[in-house]
Amino acid sequence: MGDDIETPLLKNELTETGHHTQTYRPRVGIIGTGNYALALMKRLTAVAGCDVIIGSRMPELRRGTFSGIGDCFCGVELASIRECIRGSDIVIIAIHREYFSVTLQDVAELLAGKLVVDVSNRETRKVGQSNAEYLASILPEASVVKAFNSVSAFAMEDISESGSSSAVYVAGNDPAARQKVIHLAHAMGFRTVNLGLLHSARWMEDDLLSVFSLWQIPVALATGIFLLSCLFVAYIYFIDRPKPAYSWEQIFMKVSNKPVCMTAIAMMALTYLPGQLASILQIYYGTKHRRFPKFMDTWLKIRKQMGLVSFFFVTLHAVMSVLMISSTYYGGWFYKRTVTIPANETFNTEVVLKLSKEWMNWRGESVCLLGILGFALMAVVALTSIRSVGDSLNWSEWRSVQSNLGFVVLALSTAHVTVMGAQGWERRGFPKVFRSVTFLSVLLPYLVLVLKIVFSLPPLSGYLWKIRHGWEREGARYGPVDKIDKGKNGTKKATGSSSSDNLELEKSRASQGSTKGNQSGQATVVQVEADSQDYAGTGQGSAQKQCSSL
Ligand SMILES: NC(=O)C1=CN([C@@H]2O[C@H](COP(=O)(O)OP(=O)(O)OC[C@H]3O[C@@H](n4cnc5c(N)ncnc54)[C@H](OP(=O)(O)O)[C@@H]3O)[C@@H](O)[C@H]2O)C=CC1
Ligand SMILES: [Fe+3]
Repeated sequence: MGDDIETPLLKNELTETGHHTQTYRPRVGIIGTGNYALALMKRLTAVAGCDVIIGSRMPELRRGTFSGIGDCFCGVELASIRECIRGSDIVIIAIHREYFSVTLQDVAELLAGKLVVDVSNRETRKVGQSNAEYLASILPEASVVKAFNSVSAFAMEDISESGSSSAVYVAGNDPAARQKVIHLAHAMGFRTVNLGLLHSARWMEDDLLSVFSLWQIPVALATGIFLLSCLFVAYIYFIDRPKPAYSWEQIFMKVSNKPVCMTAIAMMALTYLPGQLASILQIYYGTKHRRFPKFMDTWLKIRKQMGLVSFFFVTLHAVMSVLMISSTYYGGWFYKRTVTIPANETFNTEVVLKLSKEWMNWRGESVCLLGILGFALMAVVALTSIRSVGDSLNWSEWRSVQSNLGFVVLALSTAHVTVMGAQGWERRGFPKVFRSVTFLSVLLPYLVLVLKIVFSLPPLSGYLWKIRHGWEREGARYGPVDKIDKGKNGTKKATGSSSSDNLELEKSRASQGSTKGNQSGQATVVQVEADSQDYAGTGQGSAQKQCSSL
């Protein structure tokens, strides 16, 4: 957390045991009397033990809102904005951005030299200036620090452990001011992440506007694959035949289970494919110090979500299949019992009826076993993607589960589909085999598995190991050096997947995180390829490496 600066407002206190402790108890002014101001006030008084002055444009009118609060929360005062600023060491601006200028311009001179905390969020993403930078432009003489914006009013008020679990990100140009806010946040019961300069406020504000950002591509991809599979299944079973293969009544389960299965296994293969593509690129580049193309960076980063989307489809497929297991739905899995009815007066020939028995044959049993094993192990992989579960494993244990066990799951699932469909593939022959659901489903998984085997065996395994430990081939392909463009507004914009500012941010986030997750708890890659810590490139690659492999 960097800056080790003495904080003048640390107060020496004598504990019951006679020891001196240092507590940070500044007098905090809060401008605004809304939900967030109220929540901040409660935590500041109840947890941090600070004296609080609430500053309102209309203190008299707001007295009703705060009536009784003074009794429950000692040390709370309601005053005018001017009195609030004069009487406090730190001023928190708990008003909306639109009112910064109108409300604060008259008191700008009073705020000169003060530590001002901006907690505001924005409604929509904007390029350029953050709210905090805007506030700093209105109050050029104040030390503006951005903090607390990621904590909701609800969590701020909730002084239990769960309310205090959010991280408070802190950014500000003045290290001493930043450090004071960090102390204050600690005193309020939060853990903090020091994001450095005020410029980071752009990310702090933007990040909260992203809704399921890492899930968008996996969900869209799975939906696309599912729809295409539906079209394919509809074509081969209903359109391209003189008579449909199934009645319309089987559309709900028997038929729709096929695209579900295709989507599940395709997503599983796509989760592990980028790891193999990364190996190909590293061999081609002959160095690990080259940034991957942007799409690869993104793909590597969303593997956890891809894996979990696949798990959703696998679960769906498992439940649907189990409900349908019967000799009627899966005829090929069960023994055929032949019953011979002897000739009689009505029929003068023997009639042979083929009836299904309840016992499964080896195909049925092995398909089920492979499916059950794959599903159960995939559940283990998915479980360890939950941060609290993953945190109970050390790095190598976690990596083994996510990578090695993940590949075992892919192999079991591929075997499950292969055993299920192989007989049919033989019967159809080339090129009709391409009309088989099972055959098409296993093409991509086989490619991924073959690549995995090839890269795990000598000589390529050794070659990759060397590259990932820093060795570089003579004449390695470093690629174009990242250009730094001057954006229209004069800000620097890197042409690669991130700017250096983001890099600083990512690094900071990663370094503040647990061993396997970053602070936002999002970018942790679950289905991590064994070698993901080596997916380094320069720039964002390194940050990506940290985020995805930590
Ligand atoms: N609510 C939440 O969960 C969170 C809110 N925030 C941020 O905290 C800030 C405050 O949010 P919140 O408390 O919910 O908002 P509210 O609308 O509940 O309160 C805003 C307060 O701003 C004060 N104010 C000062 N000047 C003006 C003005 N010109 N016009 C209108 N009101 C003014 C008002 O107090 P008075 O009339 O007494 O002067 C009012 O009570 C926002 O920037 C928000 O983004 C951040 C994280 C979470
Ligand atoms: Fe299946």
